[in-house]
Amino acid sequence: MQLIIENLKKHYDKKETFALNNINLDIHQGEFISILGLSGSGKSTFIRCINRLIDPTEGKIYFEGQEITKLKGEALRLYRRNLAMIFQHYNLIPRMKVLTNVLVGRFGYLSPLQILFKKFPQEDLLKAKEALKKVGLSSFVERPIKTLSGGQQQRVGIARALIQEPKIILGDEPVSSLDPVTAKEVMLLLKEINEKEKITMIINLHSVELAKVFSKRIIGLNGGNIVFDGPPSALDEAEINRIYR
Ligand SMILES: Nc1ncnc2c1ncn2[C@@H]1O[C@H](COP(=O)(O)OP(=O)(O)OP(=O)(O)O)[C@@H](O)[C@H]1O
Repeated sequence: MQLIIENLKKHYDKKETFALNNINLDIHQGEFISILGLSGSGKSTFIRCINRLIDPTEGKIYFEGQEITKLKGEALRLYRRNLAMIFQHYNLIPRMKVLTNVLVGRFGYLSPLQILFKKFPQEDLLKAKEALKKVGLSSFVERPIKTLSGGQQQRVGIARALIQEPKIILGDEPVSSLDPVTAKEVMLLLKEINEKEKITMIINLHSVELAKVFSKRIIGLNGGNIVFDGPPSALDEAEINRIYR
């Protein structure tokens, strides 16, 4: 099992309300999982607990057998190399060119001095160009980010994730800022990467349709609880209502 999540709970303050309440999940390498739920149901909290951007209040997360819930310092840094994030608003550096933005994905492998002086090894430059080829942006290497469309920017975000050589890609609503056609293209790209490279995808989505078309497993959250966990074929009208009630 790649990820085991046991009795995971998160509350942000001293109040009783839990953003996540007793989450138990087993996730295999290579799964494509969409997380659905109303705004505030705990989707972002869930993926931020996995990459330890936030600390769970209770419970344990195991990655490839190692408990990662309490990792600190270097051990946490090494764990985080396994997980790449893609974001709703891409989180790119607009004034920098595409290639430099992709190379940010190698920061977890470089020394502070290499990062400060942008001394990227030749091998990393090749990796960045290869990643841009995979996302269909070979001719955009030198373009400043701010001259790209939203869909193109998200492809740069995906290339940045790929050169990190992650085992899991976590997406926090990666297609919510895109038009429906571009959103489908980006989801298709993620599906192709998932199938070819066996990178696990855990993607927060606001679209039931996209979740059904592109993922193999859907997890529905409501009020921090899992109210659905199954294949798209099992997500009928009644189950959708349980998620969005
Ligand atoms: N930093 C924080 N401090 C306090 N409460 C928070 C914080 N982040 C999230 N919450 C609360 O935790 C709950 C879950 O929020 P979360 O952002 O995980 O939901 P979400 O499903 O990702 O929502 P959205 O779809 O709007 O992004 C909400 O009630 C939210 O108000």
